[in-house]
Amino acid sequence: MAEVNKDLVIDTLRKVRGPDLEGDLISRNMVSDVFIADGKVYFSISVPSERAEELEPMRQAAERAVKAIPGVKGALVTLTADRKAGAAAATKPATVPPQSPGNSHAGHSHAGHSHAGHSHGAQGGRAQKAGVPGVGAIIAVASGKGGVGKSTTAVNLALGLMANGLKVGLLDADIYGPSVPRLLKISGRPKQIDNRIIVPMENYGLKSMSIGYLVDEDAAMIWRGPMVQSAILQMLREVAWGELDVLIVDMPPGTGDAQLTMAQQVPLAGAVIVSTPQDLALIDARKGIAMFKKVEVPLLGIIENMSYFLAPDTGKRYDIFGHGGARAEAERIGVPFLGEVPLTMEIREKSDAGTPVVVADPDGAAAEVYKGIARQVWEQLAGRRARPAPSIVFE
Ligand SMILES: Nc1ncnc2c1ncn2[C@@H]1O[C@H](COP(=O)(O)OP(=O)(O)OP(=O)(O)O)[C@@H](O)[C@H]1O
Repeated sequence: MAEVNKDLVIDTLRKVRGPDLEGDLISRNMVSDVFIADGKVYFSISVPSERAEELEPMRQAAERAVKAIPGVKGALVTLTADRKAGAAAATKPATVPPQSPGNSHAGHSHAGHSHAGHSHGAQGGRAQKAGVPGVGAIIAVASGKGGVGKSTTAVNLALGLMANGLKVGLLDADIYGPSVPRLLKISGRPKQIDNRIIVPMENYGLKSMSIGYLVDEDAAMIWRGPMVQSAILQMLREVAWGELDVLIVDMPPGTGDAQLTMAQQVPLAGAVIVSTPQDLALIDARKGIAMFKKVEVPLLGIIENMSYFLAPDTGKRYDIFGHGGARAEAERIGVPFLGEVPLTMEIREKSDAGTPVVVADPDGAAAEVYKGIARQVWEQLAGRRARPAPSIVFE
């Protein structure tokens, strides 16, 4: 089969119309450098940020056109904000005011009171937010929109915390598109105790719970608001988690009612927001941040995913996706920046094979990145606790 090359991709993109059907993506100079690795094509298209939603079909058209090139195994096309055109949007005040260092949320968060004694239930916390017996801190991993790599990040973060010596569990709260069974290569049904309490599934030493363990993936399930909530709360409370330092919750993508209710009903010690570097994703990330602020969940920080592209052959770094946006935005709005994860074939392929990179190649560069982020998360959490964190020695 013919080798895919950049020229072929560029020629194809000459056939994709630009906004307002004027010219094409190439003549209008909207396409970033094009990268090809293992037959997969990566590039971004810059658009005025205020037109992002409207131009989504153009992004899809470009992705489709490139995928149709013989020999192309996949394409990842993202929209990135054209800074000049998007200047008006970019200067809008942040939705979220800077977080003051003396933020006292930790005082009434679950983590603030429960770890040391492994308190059972809600004593000392807010009455309506019953905790999970034995679980020290519950941390939500969220994103303002789908497809930013939230689940991949949540799984590797959980394993990264484990690699740092903590007892960790993972709850897949994405009822509509559970990806944890696949990411952890777990199949089969969990056992139940007394027909009620579910024993979490375990792989790589990580206990996990997902709706995917309970229903068939292809079962056409139509979930409605109240069902989603009760399913999540059941997976949280009616599961024999045992003693855990941290339970990571892979939240559903977006900031709708389901997410809000979840944030209101579960005693979250903190939230981590996953964003891609594009300004557009950051606008979505800000919605996520605003949501947690609204329900007084402390923000542990932002992780920038697919931050830069690491060429598999040379190991050279390319900042094709407007890298650095998340760090700058985090600094601007006073939210800690937890780290950046590169876009690599290794992360994708290991995830897709159900062997997350932190366990597949524990001493590799990608695993180190996740372990470092895990330390940052733990430190942020410790910093917000009323009591000192248990003494975990990081390396
Ligand atoms: N750093 C990365 N490098 C390469 N591929 C990545 C990286 N992070 C995630 N991916 C890939 O991107 C795709 C989307 O990731 P994932 O399913 O984790 O996203 P998500 O935000 O949870 O998606 P959704 O919101 O749709 O559930 C997957 O194929 C995953 O392997």
